[in-house]
Amino acid sequence: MSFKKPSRIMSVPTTQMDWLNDLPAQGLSGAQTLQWLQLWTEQGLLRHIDSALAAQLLRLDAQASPALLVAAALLAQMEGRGHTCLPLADLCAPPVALLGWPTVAVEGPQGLRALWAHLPATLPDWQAALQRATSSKACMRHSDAPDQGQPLVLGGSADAPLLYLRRYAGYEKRVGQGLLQRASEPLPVPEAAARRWLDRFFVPHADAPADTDWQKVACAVALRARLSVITGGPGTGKTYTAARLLALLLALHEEGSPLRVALAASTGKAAARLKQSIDNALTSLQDQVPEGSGLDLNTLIARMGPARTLHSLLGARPDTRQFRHYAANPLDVDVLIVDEASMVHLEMMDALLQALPPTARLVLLGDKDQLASVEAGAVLGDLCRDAAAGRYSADTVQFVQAVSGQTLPAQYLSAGTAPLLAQQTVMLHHSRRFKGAIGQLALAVNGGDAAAARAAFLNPVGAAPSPRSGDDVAPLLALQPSTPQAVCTLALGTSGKPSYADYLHLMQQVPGGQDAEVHAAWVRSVLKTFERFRILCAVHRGDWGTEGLNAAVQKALADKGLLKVTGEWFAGRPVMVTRNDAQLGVFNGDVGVVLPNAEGTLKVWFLDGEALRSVSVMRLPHVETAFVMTVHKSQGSEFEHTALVLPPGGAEVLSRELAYTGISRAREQFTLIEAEAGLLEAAIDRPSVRASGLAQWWL
Ligand SMILES: Nc1ncnc2c1ncn2[C@@H]1O[C@H](COP(=O)(O)OP(=O)(O)OP(=O)(O)O)[C@@H](O)[C@H]1O
Repeated sequence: MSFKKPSRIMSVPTTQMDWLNDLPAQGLSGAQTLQWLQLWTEQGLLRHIDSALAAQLLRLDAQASPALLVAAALLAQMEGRGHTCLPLADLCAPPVALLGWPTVAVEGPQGLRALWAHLPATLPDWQAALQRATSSKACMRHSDAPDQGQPLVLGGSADAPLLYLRRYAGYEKRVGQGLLQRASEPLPVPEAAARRWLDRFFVPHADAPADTDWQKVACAVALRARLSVITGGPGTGKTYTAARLLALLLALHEEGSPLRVALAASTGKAAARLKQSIDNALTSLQDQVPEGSGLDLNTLIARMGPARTLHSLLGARPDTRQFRHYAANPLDVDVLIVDEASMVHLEMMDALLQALPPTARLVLLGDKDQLASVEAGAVLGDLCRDAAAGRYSADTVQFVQAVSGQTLPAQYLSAGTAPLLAQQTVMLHHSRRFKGAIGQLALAVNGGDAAAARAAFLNPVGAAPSPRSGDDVAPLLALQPSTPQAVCTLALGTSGKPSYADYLHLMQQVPGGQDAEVHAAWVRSVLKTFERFRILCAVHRGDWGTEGLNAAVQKALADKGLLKVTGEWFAGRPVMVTRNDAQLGVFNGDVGVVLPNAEGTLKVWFLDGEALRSVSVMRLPHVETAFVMTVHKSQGSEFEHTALVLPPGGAEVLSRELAYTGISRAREQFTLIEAEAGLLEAAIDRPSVRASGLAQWWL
């Protein structure tokens, strides 16, 4: 969850709020409440759309209560921070922690506590205050009442009431019902045949953990319903498992029409990685297919086509939230695999479920502990609430045993009720790629153990020699307290670690002549070298944000003679696309590098796996420089060396998920740059929880 720092705290002349000293016995009026909210907006504590929602309610109902207006403004504010609803229980006391406002805005005469003195103090009082609004029907309705266009919806349960913006109440209801339906309708499974194929596809070997083979379990449970979720940290084999699941589905597919499979992910980079991993896994799996079985995985690979971004798969159109594919024009698929599902927000999941034919299987892959998307909702997190605990029913245990031969350990069985979605969710526990010091650090951060995380920097396990230089290069390095200059030094290259100097040196070696293949090979190697290193940060603005750091790094590289900065477009400028353009085939988050084509004209080049494409710089108005990018935008990518920058005073933008996601982007080396001592600990101490009522659909 990202917290926006108030842009400014103005001291407001007390005369503007004179009526505060002079309140009648019955307390605040709606108009006075609105004035208070608008004051906070002027102070930069609320957004204009937050207080505008309260103003709209007051126009719809002149009797709207202060409680309703305040709840509405805070709900709008929380939606901007990634929450899909506002639990009324959070309003029983001034929501200081929730808002993260400075003390002056909380304690002052016009502050949060002063306003709260006029608001209900208990949950029943809040419920009663909002019930009155549902009776007048102008501003709010109950979630089970007909939608007459009211801006607010009161949902949740009697014990845990939740307030929604109308749009999010709609998304959540459709997504909750859609997922539940897909997970709960049982599909027939030819158990003996499935078991035979699974035994072929998962051959026990030395590297395998001795206990339950969760990958095999994941394939088994995915067979029995049209929804399955496979979660796990980096390198736990989510894609490896998904490839085997596809092979299994193909093996069990009845004769007739071919199995239609689509692959998608939230970003272009993640989509390209998914396709490459699935192709590689299926190609090597073909060796395990017995001769004469008729199972042809190579044809499956050929027919699958490229993996797409979700926007591209659904058919994004400019200037509208509507996609080309929806219920009346569904996708042409039998199986859809979505990778990096932690980045799928609620609105996108709604669009996806609308566009997916009811008969199709949906397989979600992702790391539940990574940052959720900037947009509201954390669907994978909601789906995976029980993933670590398992909470499997006796039926699931029996089914898994019959189909995969695996025994689910007792600690993963449900003692009481077994939530439906938990039966279709499997967490992979054993990472094959993410071991050593970086794995140890990520595990400590994810587990909330700040002392162990700091200790990982001091005594990193498995310090490995640099693959390039052969020198000992510490896999972990922490620089604190640090400066933006240290970020520039890192970009220029230090002690054998990958840096931006590498691709810029390569860039100088432009091949002579106009041989297209030679030129393409050069572009590929420059792009691949650029992809070995990345600097990630938490915010956009300021010296420690993408804006300040990109400018500083660019200047440092230019001062060293590695870049010739000539206007906006110059060779070597890395750019990130900030707006989807389906016609050009570029999507928000795609990263490319500006390089000349064989004729010397500057183009932006993108690499998807081995596939190279170029776009004229003139056709890409919506890009930003990408030496430094936010952790959010880096999801779905990995770099040999990743540097994570934590900004000063950044407590409200830092979170455990941000640190974990940043660290888990690093393959071999990770550098932490803290503007102040203790920022890593501050981040670890702030696990982010997104308010959502989605899980209530399947509990
Ligand atoms: N059961 C297994 N036996 C052998 N190798 C495996 C097994 N599971 C995974 N691997 C290997 O481990 C590596 C990581 O697997 P994979 O890429 O599927 O993980 P992932 O969870 O999808 O990773 P990411 O977090 O990057 O998406 C791959 O090289 C894969 O081939």
